[in-house]
Amino acid sequence: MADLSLFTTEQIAALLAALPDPAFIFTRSGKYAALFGGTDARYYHDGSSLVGKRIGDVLNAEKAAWFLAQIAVALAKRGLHVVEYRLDRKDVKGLEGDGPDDTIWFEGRAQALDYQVDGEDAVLWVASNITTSKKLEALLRMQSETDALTGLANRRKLMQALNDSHGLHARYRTPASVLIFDIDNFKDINDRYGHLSGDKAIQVTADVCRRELRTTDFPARLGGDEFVILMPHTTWEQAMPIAERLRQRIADQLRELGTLGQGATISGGLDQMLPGDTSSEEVLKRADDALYRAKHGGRNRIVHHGA
Ligand SMILES: Nc1nc2c(ncn2[C@@H]2O[C@H](COP(=O)(O)OP(=O)(O)OP(=O)(O)O)[C@@H](O)[C@H]2O)c(=O)[nH]1
Repeated sequence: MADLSLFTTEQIAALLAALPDPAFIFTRSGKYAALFGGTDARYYHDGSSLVGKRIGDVLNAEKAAWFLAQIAVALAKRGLHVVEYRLDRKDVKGLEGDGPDDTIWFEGRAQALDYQVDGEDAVLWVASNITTSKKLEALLRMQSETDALTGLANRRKLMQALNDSHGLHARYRTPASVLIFDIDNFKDINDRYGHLSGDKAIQVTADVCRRELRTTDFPARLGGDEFVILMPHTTWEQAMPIAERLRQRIADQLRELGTLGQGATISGGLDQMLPGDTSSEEVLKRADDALYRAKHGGRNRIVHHGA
């Protein structure tokens, strides 16, 4: 604890005013009782006009209610309550209209005060702008879940989605089907037409998946020329015509590409999650077994595991 006798009252006021992050005093009922600091103009607008207003005057009902709830939590804890939140244009009254997407992320550190302000319980709320690190975090997350060549989900993201689907299936018996497919004789395509043509074939295949599937379906590139489509809320009987359509459209597009001679086809294996499955790996394994049979049955076909 600082020796306050070293400072005059004016100096203490100047110190508070110099704090780079804004420090609000919020009362329990949501009044901006005071504001100290916020001098770092890279991150903060001048908030002095807020003092005396209520949170509900400044923010829309939903966000204001959230703030009031957090203030109540900090007061109940009688200590520090740390939260992350975002403020969008739509959250701020008077800014609801069109405009640049200037979402700002904050870390709020709310500390209950052990005395009343303006006749009410109150908290000190230090708001730190964490937008840069939030954006970086989102970018890194996106990159760690995305296949660079196709922009589809990668194996890691697929496994998460499969696990989520398996959880829903295990609990509610929600059906889900899995198609695994790869491009037939892809090694020959690479050898004959070059690796870049091979890459293009993979990209075109991914484009067809994006175009042809429902938004709730989940296409992913497992690696190499192998793709997996997770179809939530879909039995294998419902998934089969979708898989067949995909097989035909991909073959059409790879032929139209014109750089692969006669073009190329795909083979796929299909199955749905079953009540006895203890993990999402099991349906993937069954679909992979069916793919193996599709290859050995002559390629350019979709095989259901139970067939
Ligand atoms: N162009 C390109 N080729 C890749 C990529 N990843 C893997 N490959 C190649 O894709 C080929 C995959 O071949 P396989 O799946 O083993 O077999 P296939 O020739 O497709 O034969 P079948 O699957 O039995 O029809 C290998 O030659 C890999 O080197 C990639 O990102 N781009």
